[in-house]
Amino acid sequence: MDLAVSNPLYCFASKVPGRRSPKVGAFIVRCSVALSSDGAALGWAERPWKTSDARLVLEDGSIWRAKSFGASGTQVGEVVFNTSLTGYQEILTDPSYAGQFVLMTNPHIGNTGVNFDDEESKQCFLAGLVIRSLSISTSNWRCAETLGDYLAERNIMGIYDVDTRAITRRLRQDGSLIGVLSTEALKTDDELLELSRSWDIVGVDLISGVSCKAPYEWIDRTKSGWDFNCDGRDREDFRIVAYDFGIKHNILRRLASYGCKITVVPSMWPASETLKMKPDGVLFSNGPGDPSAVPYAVETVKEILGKLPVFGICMGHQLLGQALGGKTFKMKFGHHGGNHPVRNLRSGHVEISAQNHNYAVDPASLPEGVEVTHVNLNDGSCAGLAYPAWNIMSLQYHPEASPGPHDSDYAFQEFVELMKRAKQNA
Ligand SMILES: NC(=O)CC[C@H](N)C(=O)O
Repeated sequence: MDLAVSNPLYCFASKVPGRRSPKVGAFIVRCSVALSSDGAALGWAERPWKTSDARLVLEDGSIWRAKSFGASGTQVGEVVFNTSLTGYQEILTDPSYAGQFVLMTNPHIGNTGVNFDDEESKQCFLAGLVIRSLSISTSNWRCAETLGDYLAERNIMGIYDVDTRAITRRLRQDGSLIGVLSTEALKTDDELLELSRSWDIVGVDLISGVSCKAPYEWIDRTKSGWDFNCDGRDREDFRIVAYDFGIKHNILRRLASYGCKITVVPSMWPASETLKMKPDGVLFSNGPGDPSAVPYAVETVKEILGKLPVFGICMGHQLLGQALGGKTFKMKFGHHGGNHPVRNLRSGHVEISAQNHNYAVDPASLPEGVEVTHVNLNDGSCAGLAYPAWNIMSLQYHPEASPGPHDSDYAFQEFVELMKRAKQNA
């Protein structure tokens, strides 16, 4: 991928240093080289600016022309829209987006670049990024590189100059759609459409592809700016086993800041091994895909329930729901964004939360005694559960994120209290 082609201004700023006016000429030459493979074959005129070179083909037959950035090639995935105004780096590195194209409804993306602090995992697992307008310059004191360079290095496709409002309206009306993103001009629309219609995300185990391969210890805490609540700094009062179904790093950092010593284990780590480790509590993390496609994880949760205090986040919450005897279902277009209002039914408070899920627990399917503790105020869906008799709590959204900015952080304190009480009563 020639980044000079993906964004001419990056080219002027960094790729051809030291020459002013001849840069335009240099760019034209590079552009013609990059277009010569597919573009020339199609008889496209060569132009000294970026022209549409990518297509997003949706399974409903619609074709959206766009300009590419990041990697090139052909990629299939489920298209979901995210209503966060920023936080795109956390979104790119959230493993729960594996297999999905994230379309940002905020039209302007990339202006703060990417930095060293906001990574939520070691990799970008999502299928690609769809945006309206790619910022032509980056300006932020933490910025380490541009969004385009970052995606290209990680081989992730992105497109811009596409009507994200129209696509979002379609997704809201018809539900999530499978799409194929391609920069390969020689692939026909019909071929791409066929690919989108022959691929599915439902029923696929995606967590085993993003989970760690072996257990490891986690020690990092959040930086001092987050020291408003927790008094666990420099202490390790609780030992936790955290199941990595695609865990976001800030969950681990927040738990460490609340005084937890954490062992992260792979998704297939046997419950018997966890029980042998005698932790004070177990965390079931967020993770991508369909909770019904991972019955082994539900079994693990079942074996641990009632024996140790547990906290489930997002995928972890859905697995808990199933392990308690409830059902999960696929939502029409899910919840993805940093501006979802949630009501805590115990306190009556409303939290502004970060969310990323396509599945939900059906509260009507849950056995008696299981309490719905939180409700998403946009659609009334279940956003949190508790089963106090067994020291169980769970949230469908992300208390470690900071969109409110810290409205939901108290959940970690509650988990610590749960472990403290269980320890005292043991
Ligand atoms: N963030 C998550 O854990 C996502 C949960 C689940 N994979 C869903 O899409 O509903």
